[in-house]
Amino acid sequence: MTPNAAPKLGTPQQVLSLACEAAQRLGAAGILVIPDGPLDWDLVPTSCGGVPVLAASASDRQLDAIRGRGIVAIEVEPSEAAIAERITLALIEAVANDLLKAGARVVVVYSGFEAEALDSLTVIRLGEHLERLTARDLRALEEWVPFETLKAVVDTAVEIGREGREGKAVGSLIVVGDARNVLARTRPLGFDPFKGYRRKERNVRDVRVREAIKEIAQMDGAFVVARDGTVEAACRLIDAPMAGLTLTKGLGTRHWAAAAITAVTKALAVVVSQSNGTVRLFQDGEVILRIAPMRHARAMKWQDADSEPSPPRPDRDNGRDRDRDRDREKPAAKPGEPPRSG
Ligand SMILES: Nc1ncnc2c1ncn2[C@@H]1O[C@H](COP(=O)(O)OP(=O)(O)OP(=O)(O)O)[C@@H](O)[C@H]1O
Repeated sequence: MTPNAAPKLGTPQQVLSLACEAAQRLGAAGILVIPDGPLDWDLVPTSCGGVPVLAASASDRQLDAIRGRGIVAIEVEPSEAAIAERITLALIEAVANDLLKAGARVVVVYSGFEAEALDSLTVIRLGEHLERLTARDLRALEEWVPFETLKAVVDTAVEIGREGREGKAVGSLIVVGDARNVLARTRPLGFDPFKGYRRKERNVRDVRVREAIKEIAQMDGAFVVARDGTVEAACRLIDAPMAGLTLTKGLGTRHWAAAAITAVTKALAVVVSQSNGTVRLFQDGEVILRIAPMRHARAMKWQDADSEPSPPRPDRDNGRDRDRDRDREKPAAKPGEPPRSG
């Protein structure tokens, strides 16, 4: 008898061939493979009828194997989170790196039931999961702060907002760029945990430094980060004038300090709200991007800041899609109205 050439039911090849078929029928923008454990990447095609295959892993060895096979690799942080969250985080990473576009349809193949087995397949439309998520927003600010530095800072902020520390919500303020002028408008609040380290030992592009920032975020004050990513100082009190600034009602002194320092310097400021984990990016005294925590998957969706009070400026808009009807915040405080504290 001729042996059956079709892959055995339940094998990775079979799920992958179903994914290929589904991706082509649905006009998907990609197939994302997320195995829970090692996989023989020779079994995975690099594309299916023109639909590219992407693979996410936290393991350096797996990532090398993925790249060696010619598959697009997505590097994710190691995580014990449920699969839904891990898929979301991998998709966020893919979109942030311009590998997939918000709104695209993606077929995801993953280990749903058994670790080390590719046994599940799902179709996700990114628009539903990850609206407003785009690296374009950060790239548009490259002139102010290099993309890699800003992305490292924003990612750290998003993680602080999502994870908190030891079960407690944590807020944070990170001022990035124009460090000399920023430092001149701040003073120490006490002990600076970064003092005494060499420059290359305190760069936000280094994952260990980002972990340290998450720990130190529990202390009062702001981080000051240079354009190249060096943490120049931590636990600084910002002393910049607030007169003439306008902010959404409900934002407290941390947010006002961010608005103030960006109004008088060429820095950007990234604020994590301790109250709800929302991350806001400030430029020129205004909120230009808001990243709200996604309730269910506990991942982030990036949103436009147009619900904040200031109208967009054409030079800033830079291709960002605006969706004026979603997620409006409360009306703005009047110019000069004192910030609430707490
Ligand atoms: N001028 C400032 N410079 C640096 N850090 C500041 C400044 N003002 C406030 N902060 C930081 O913000 C913290 C909390 O302030 P507050 O609760 O008023 O902020 P908020 O804007 O309401 O933000 P959250 O949503 O996190 O509560 C302070 O404990 C301090 O660490």
